[in-house]
Amino acid sequence: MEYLPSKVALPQKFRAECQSNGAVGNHLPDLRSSLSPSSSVKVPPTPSRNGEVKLVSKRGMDLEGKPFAKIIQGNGGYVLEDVPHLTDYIDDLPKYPNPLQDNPAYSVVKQYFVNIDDTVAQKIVVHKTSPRGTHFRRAGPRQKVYFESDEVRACIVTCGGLCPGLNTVIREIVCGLSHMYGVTRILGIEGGYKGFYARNTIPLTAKYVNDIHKRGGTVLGTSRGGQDTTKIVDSIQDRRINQVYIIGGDGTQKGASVIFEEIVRRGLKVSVVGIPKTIDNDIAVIDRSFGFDTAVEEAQRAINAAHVEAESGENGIGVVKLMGRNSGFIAMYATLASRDVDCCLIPESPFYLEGPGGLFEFIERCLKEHGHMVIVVAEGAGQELIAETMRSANSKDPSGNKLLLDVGLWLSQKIKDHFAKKPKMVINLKYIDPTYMIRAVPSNASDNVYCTLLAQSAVHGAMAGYTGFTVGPVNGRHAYIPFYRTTETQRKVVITDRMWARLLSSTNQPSFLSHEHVEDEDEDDGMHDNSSQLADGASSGGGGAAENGNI
Ligand SMILES: Nc1ncnc2c1ncn2[C@@H]1O[C@H](COP(=O)(O)OP(=O)(O)OP(=O)(O)O)[C@@H](O)[C@H]1O
Ligand SMILES: O=P(O)(O)OC[C@H]1O[C@](O)(CO)[C@@H](O)[C@@H]1O
Ligand SMILES: [Mg+2]
Repeated sequence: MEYLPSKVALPQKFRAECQSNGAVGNHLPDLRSSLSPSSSVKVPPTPSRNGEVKLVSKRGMDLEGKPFAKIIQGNGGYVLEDVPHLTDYIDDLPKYPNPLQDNPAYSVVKQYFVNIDDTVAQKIVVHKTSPRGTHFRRAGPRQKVYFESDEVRACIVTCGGLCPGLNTVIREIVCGLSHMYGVTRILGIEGGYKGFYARNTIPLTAKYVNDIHKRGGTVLGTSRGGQDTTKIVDSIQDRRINQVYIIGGDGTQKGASVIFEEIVRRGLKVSVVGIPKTIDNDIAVIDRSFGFDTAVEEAQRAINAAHVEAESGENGIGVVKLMGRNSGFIAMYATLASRDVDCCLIPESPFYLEGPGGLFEFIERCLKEHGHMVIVVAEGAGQELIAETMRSANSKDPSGNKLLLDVGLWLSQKIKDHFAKKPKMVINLKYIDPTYMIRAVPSNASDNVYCTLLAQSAVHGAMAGYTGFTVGPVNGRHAYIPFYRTTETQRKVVITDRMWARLLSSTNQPSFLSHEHVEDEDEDDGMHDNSSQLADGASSGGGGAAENGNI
């Protein structure tokens, strides 16, 4: 570990923070002195006193580690994983009173401004001996802002696949900036990341965005691939943009993180804010992503149709394929919501077709008992099985995501082939593929409210000078989360958690895990006994109660 050089000045913000707590000396690095790709500094922890918060580690542009990790420890095992601030790398930035304090709509609200010390706990299920654990900075308006209204030049970009609510987020960023902060210069970047250097921009006003939340898709357009960081930051610099709102999934947040790093490297006063978007709900730490609720609701229509078809034919089988590349949340929640689904197959839970405990045996049992059945399959499920029987092209999309083999068609054919060998059991299989339909719809009421909170939290954070963060709810409270926390892992359904167990008991489907399997797993990972594995999110190592999307 490399310790702090003793003579480097502590950046202003931490100087103030630490001096007020009396916790550490003023010997932390000026970040601009540590912007070389490999530099990394750490402050050796000093013993904590009651109630004291201290900065224990801080890295500059350590590209191999966590860029800009700002870890602050308090007593009782309290850890704040803080987000970067413009003042971390720019000295003497002026700050201004938040214009909201003169706005009659807000000034009457008691405690409208967030206390500077408010943080949100990542884990809320605790024992009396548990350490207080990881916290994130609470989102919301601050008393002081680091931008004057007429100084702000904001831009918004949407990247990756579609998701219900994209237009609502765009609308609410524009309305939040203009109505709350009096910002008039907001640009829409067309067509995703490459739009920064390859496309025109759209001037966005509250009037322009007024009705867009009623439409699916994104008025800005979106794309995959084409992330040239140097060109993007050149374009940001040329256009004198100083707030960048980036709406997208895990890939997009990784892109946002490198844009942020490049901006710091150039010493620009530009806040970079990520707004997590993913229909798959695969972004770590946050409770759930916007549009997920809508997608689950929309999926019900396909499942209902499959059920009606299955019920009406002799030995009817309805197969519905839903989105979920690596994470089966949509399939899991759509199944739990519907009650008409007899079997749900997701990428996280390998299954097999033949033999005792296999899918075919279960289908036969269902048909004998009920005369029909519905199977929901997430698009990423069973990919290894398909690859065994089909030649895998191993192709990727322009962002580098692996293109999936069509599990819906494959599974339907396999079931048909199986029953073709059993002339006494004639089946009637209907395959429904609503994949794009569930993400192309406008967001529902609850997602619209959620999108509004996200957008407003993003705007407040940027105005307050925070940067390099993703905004999102953690245990129901909106928080600012450092980029590295949302990009280092992908959230997945944990099949040893309670939520999957709830699904298994709701559908009564086989777990496809043999007893030896579970025992083997236990042997492999002696850390977990059964009780801890069955706790919500306990074995996920990520987002506490919300890790399985338990919302
Ligand atoms: N590791 C990365 N570093 C920089 N940019 C990236 C990275 N991964 C993806 N991107 C860029 O982010 C954009 C969106 O990525 P991607 O297509 O993977 O979608 P996403 O944001 O993950 O959304 P979703 O998967 O939910 O549709 C693309 O322009 C892609 O080039
Ligand atoms: O939009 P594309 O490139 O067809 O990608 C589809 C993928 O995007 C997602 O909807 C994620 O956004 C996945 O569920 C799906 O596999
Ligand atoms: Mg993605």
